[in-house]
Amino acid sequence: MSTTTTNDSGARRAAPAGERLADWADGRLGIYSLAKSNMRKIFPDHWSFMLGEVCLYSFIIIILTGVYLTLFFHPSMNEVVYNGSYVPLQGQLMSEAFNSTLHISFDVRGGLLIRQIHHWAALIFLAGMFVHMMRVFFTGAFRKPREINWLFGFLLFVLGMFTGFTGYSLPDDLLSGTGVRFMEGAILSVPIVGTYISFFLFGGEFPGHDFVARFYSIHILLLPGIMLGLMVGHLILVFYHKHTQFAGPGKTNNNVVGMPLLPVYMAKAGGFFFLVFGVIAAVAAIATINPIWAIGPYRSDQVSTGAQPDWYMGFAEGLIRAMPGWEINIWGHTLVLGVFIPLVIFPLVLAAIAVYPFIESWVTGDKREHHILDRPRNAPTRTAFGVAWITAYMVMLVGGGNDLWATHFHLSINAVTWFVRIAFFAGPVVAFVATKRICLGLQRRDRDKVLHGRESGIIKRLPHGEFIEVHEPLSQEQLHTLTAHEQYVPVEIGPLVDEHGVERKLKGSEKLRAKLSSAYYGELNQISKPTADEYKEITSGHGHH
Ligand code: HEM
Ligand code: HEM
Repeated sequence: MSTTTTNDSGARRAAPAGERLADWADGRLGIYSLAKSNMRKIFPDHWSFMLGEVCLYSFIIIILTGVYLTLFFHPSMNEVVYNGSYVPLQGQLMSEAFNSTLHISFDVRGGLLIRQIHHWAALIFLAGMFVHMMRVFFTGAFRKPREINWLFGFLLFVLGMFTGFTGYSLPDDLLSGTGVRFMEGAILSVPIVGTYISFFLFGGEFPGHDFVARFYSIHILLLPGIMLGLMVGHLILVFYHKHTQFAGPGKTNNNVVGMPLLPVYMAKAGGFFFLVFGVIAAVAAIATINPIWAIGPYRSDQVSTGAQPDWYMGFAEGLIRAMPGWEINIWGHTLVLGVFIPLVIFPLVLAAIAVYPFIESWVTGDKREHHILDRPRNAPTRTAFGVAWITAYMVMLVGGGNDLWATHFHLSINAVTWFVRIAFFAGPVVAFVATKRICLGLQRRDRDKVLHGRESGIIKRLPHGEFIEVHEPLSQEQLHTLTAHEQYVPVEIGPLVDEHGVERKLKGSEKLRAKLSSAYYGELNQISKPTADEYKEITSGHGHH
């Protein structure tokens, strides 16, 4: 025994330093078995799966640049006189927060670039999340078992919006101060508790002396901390559930076809990180964002024209701008409905997309696991709902910039506002109907392609004079992809009499479910896909169509 031990440790000593270090870590952390079970994990490939990575990398860039900014930013509202190197503002009174952001922009080495990277990365982070969320939505990747991960993701999106808002409020410039004022107005519109919340948040009358310091802790600690936790959970769940894949030959609900995490995806991911960083840095180096020196310090008696929030908050701004300025008086208290109603609609619109997975699984009665993604056209009602939601969101984004639309396109601001009011209700309905029709049309085209082949555009003249277009048959792979989707049967109302033959009282929810289910999968709501028999009959009979 003792000889073996000596030999073993002798051999170990001769091993390369890296291996010895890995052995040391394995003895304490069990990294070998961990790596063995995870590093060869298979990851399917599709360009849209990079969107989650864009979110991850832009978040890392935000943290790296954010930490640099904390070294120079002073989260204080104490008034100081500016005497930095930006001449037009010299001698002006401003808060330390604004002063230090000017200092970062003009006097700290690389400061302006880092500030711009931080801001651009935030914009791209939220855009990345939006598009990633849509990819997950339109392909049905949120279905069982991924509903919790959908909610984790949704929370990340909402928290990201508020982290961005608290971030761009920090410099205390005239634009961001106007945004904070907007938020104060929204809080004040809440009946009974609004005033208390506002006083609590701002430490008294707006703007007070506290909000920058408070927003600062929320911005750099509280929200990013929660987001980091959620993100780790999100990625662990992606790993645990394994990634979904698009239908294709050999791909089933029980396997994952793709490349291993190590070395293929690690190498790709590493490269992609630098690509994302490079693109954001290039944009930040070229395009000015938030030039606070041109906007000036915040003063509560001033507002600049053309004031716009960052894009992800534009939707909330639009809701307020489009709403008529209604006010009512109850028992001597004014209720500002013009602000309060948008404040209520804002979370409702967001919640509609958050709870959608649960509504869909209730309507379809489908409780099975899904690891194969849907092509959006094969789920017309879901796709139509998604497009309707995006339409409402985009209409309100236009509403948030009604002044800019009016000035840029020489329109009347009232006309733009009225357009937004009408389009908020009509737009989603039109989008829903049109999308559904387009999806069904595409399903019909798929059916046609399977049965009759692809139109080649080649016209042939037959010996007896007839002209025909040659249809090329599809490959087996294409045939598989176009026919792999499942077709559901709508959920029906159960028996109308109970086990004793007595007429049963139908529940409203049962009726609603049957109605919705037939709207999803009933006649005229999906095109029946070709059966193997139909295919054989058509393809065996004649050579052309
Ligand atoms: C900080 C933000 C986020 C990060 C870093 C992130 C990261 C990722 C990554 C890397 C993947 C795997 C690759 C891919 O499918 O793209 C993924 C998948 C997923 N994400 Fe996100 N995500 C974020 C936000 C969101 C949001 C806003 C949602 C939806 C509301 C969401 C829902 C999902 C779901 C359901 C999956 C599993 C998809 C599948 O397996 O096909 N994520 N996420
Ligand atoms: C999802 C996370 C985050 C988002 C979306 C975000 C977004 C922003 C935005 C849009 C600004 C305004 C930048 C400007 O034009 O001046 C800002 C400022 C700032 N952020 Fe962040 N940030 C995030 C996380 C962080 C973290 C983790 C830190 C620190 C560790 C940080 C530190 C700062 C500081 C110090 C400022 C003020 C300086 C300045 O305005 O230039 N941020 N943030």
